[in-house]
Amino acid sequence: MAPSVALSLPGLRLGGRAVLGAARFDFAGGQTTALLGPSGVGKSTLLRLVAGLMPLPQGARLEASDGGRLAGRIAWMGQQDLLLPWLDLLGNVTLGARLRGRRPDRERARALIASVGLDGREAARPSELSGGMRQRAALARTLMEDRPFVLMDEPFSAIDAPTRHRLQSLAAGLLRGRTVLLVTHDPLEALRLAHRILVLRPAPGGAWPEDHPLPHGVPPRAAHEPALMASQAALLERLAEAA
Ligand SMILES: Nc1ncnc2c1ncn2[C@@H]1O[C@H](COP(=O)(O)OP(=O)(O)OP(=O)(O)O)[C@@H](O)[C@H]1O
Repeated sequence: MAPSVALSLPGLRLGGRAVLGAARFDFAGGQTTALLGPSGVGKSTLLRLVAGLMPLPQGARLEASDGGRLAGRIAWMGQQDLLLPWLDLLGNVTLGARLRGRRPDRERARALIASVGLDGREAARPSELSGGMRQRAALARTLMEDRPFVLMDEPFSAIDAPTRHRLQSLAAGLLRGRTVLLVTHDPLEALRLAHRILVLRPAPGGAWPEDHPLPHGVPPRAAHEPALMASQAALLERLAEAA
């Protein structure tokens, strides 16, 4: 089971504006925490702070429960697939190892490619794959990194609804046991995939997190469950109100 992550923030100002308020964020080990909130509230900023892509403000603390550093143990998946157009699928999935000067584990890469339903397409270039296939390739590349912490910034938002649904089910299985932060605008995605939902609510002193209750069951929850549909409506209303 992956360690948990805690981020204590004394607040964060950007461009002269209070973006995030003073808060402590606890992301449980081996679980998926979904972050939702209105556009511009600071979701990606929070993710970037955890990823080390922007400096922590003075007085902030970012810790993993095993006492180790997070740097080097994080896999990132964003809205864009960021596949390199001149590499084939296998080359893209094994890129991380080769950039680090290591010999990639091709067997594992092939198994992951198969697990995202792309077996037989190992030699295809990104331009020969559909948008949904490219996101599946990006998911395989993210998992190839085999990191305990996975940060996902709207990973499936550019994909049609049925493909997104399939990818969510796939991701829930493949991400099991990792500590995942998932930024999404999609209440259904959060309710299907998360063990915990945090809604970032804007406030004059900076946004602060609120827990949103989840229906019973483990991810991936079935979309047709009445309890999930009721939660979806409640979450949508809460997000509309927060905006
Ligand atoms: N480097 C920066 N300098 C100044 N302001 C910034 C910087 N980065 C982000 N911001 C501001 O911080 C706020 C939060 O941005 P962020 O991208 O985290 O929001 P978000 O909740 O992820 O939005 P969206 O849902 O639209 O992606 C925005 O008002 C943005 O303009």
